[in-house]
Amino acid sequence: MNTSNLQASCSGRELLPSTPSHQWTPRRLTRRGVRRAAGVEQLLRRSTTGPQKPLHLKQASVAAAALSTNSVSAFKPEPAEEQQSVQGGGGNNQRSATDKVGVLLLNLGGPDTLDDVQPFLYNLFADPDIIRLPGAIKFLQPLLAYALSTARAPKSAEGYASIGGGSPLRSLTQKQADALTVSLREKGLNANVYVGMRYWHPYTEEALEQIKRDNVGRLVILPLYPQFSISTSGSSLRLLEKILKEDQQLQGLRHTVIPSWYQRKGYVGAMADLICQELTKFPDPQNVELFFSAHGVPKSYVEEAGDPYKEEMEECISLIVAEVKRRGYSNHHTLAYQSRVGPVEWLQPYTEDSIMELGKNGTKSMLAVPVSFVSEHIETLEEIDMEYRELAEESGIEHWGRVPALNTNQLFIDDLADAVLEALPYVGMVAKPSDASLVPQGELEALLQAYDRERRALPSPVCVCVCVCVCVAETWNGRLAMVALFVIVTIELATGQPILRTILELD
Ligand SMILES: C=CC1=C(C)c2cc3[nH]c(cc4nc(cc5[nH]c(cc1n2)c(C)c5CCC(=O)O)C(CCC(=O)O)=C4C)c(C)c3C=C
Ligand SMILES: [Fe+2]
Repeated sequence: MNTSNLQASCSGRELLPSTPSHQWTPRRLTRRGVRRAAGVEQLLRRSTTGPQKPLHLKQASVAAAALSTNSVSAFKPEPAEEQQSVQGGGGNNQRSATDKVGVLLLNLGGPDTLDDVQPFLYNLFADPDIIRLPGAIKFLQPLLAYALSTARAPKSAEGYASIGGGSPLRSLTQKQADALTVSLREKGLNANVYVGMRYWHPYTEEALEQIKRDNVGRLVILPLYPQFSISTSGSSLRLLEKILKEDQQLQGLRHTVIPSWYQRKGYVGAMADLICQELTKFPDPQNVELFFSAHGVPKSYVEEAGDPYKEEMEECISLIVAEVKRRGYSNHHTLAYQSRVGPVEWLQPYTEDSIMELGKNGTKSMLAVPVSFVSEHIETLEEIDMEYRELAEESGIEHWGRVPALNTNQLFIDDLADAVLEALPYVGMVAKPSDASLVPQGELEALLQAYDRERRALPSPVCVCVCVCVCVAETWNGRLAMVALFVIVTIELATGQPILRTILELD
C-alpha cells in the first residue's frame, strides 16, 4: 500500500509523516492543520488550570474510536511477509515494507503463588501512578510500599487462596495472546504477540527483551483495559516510555498505541451477547437488575487529575445497554465501583452500598457485569462471586448471576485483531483523524503528555491520610510529613505493630 492508497482508505484523515522518536513536530500540516494542532495545545493548556472535563484525553479515545470505525475491508493487509506499510515520508518508514510486526499486550499481572503476593503488592504500591508522594518524600516510596504490602499481604493472600492459590491472569492473558495470533494470521497478518505485565511476570521489560531478540520493527501497543485510566494503561505506557527512551536498540522501534477501545463494536457486541445469555437463566429475564461493577479509582484521579476513566466507563455502559436493548431487553441498570483500597474517597457509588440499596428497594434478581477488565481475576472470582453475592443474599436479592469475563471469546478476540490491523498503518506516524480527533496516535510521549501535566497535580491517597494522622492541618507541611511517615514506618517495622494498617484501614 502506498501513501495515496492509505490516504484513500482513511478518507477524511490527514496523515502526518513519521517524526523522530518522542518528538511530535508535524511537518506537513496544512494551514487548517496548524490551527487544529494549536487546538491540541490549547486543550492541554486548558487542562492544567483546574478540574475540568479531560477533553484532551477524551479525544485520545475519540481518535481511537475514529480508527476503530475504519472497517477492516478498508485496510487490506497483504499476505504475511509481503506486508506493505505506509511510506509516510519519514526516513525510517523506508524500512517498513518487510519489518516484522509485533503486538504488545499490556496488563496488570498477578501473583502466580501465595508466596508471590507480598512482592506483587510491593511492586503495585511502589508505582507512583498508584501511590503518589509529594516530591520531598518521594524517596520514601520503597519503604512505604514495603510497609503497605506487608500489611496487606495476609488479607490479599486469603483472597488468592480462595481462588486456587494464585492469580489466573498470567495464563488467561497468554491464552488471549495465542488466540489473537491465530486471529491475526487468519486475517492475513503474521505477527508476534507479546504479553507485558506491569507488576508481575512476564514483566513488560521481559517482553521488550524478547521483542528485541525477535527483531521486531513495527509494534502495536494494546493495553488490555477497555477504558483508559492513569492508574492502569497510563502507568504501563509511562513505564514503556521510560524503557524505550533508555534503550538504544528500542529507539529504532516504530510503534503506535491504541489507548482505549471500549467503544468498539466487537467488544460491545460480545459483552451484550454474554449479558443476554446470562439473562435467559433467570426466571423472569426482563426483571433482572443489570448491575455493572467497575474497578474503582480514587475520586481525585478523575476530578483533579483529569483521568478520563469515569467518563469512558459511563459511555461504555451506555453503549452496552443500548446494544442489549436492541436485542430485546430493556432492563434497569446500575453502575457502581468496587475494590476500594485505603481511606480516601473513591468513585461512587460503591458496589457494596448499591447492592444494599437495591435490595432495600425491592430488587429480587441481579446480574453482576464486571466491566473494567477482560479476564477473570481475583475481583471477579472472589470479590464478586463470593463477597458481593453473599451481601446480595443478605440484602434480600433472591436470584443472582454473574456475566463471565470475555477471556478468549472469539468475537472479542477477532475485534482486537481488527483493532491491530486498523492501527498498523499508523505505526511510526502521527495521525490526525478528523476535526474531532486531535490527539496524536503515533508516539508514546505525545500520548502521555496529554495527561502528564495534570498528573503532576495528582494528590496521593497516602499523602492525604498521613496528613490527617500527623498534622490535621489545613496545609501540607512536607518536612513534617516526611519525618512523621518515617517515624511511623520505623516504629511499625521495629515493633511489628500494624500502625499504618490501622491508619490506612487496610483490613
Ligand atoms: C481497570 C482496572 C483497574 C484499576 C482502575 C485499578 C486501580 C487500582 N488498583 C489498586 C490496588 C489494587 N489492585 C489490585 C488488584 C487488581 N487490580 C486490577 C485492576 C485495576 N486496578 C486487577 C485486575 C487486579 C487483580 C489482579 C489479579 O491478581 O487477579 C490489588 C491486589 C489485590 C488485592 O489485594 O485486592 C490492589 C491492592 C489501586 C490502589 C488502584 C488505583 C489507584
Ligand atoms: Fe487494582
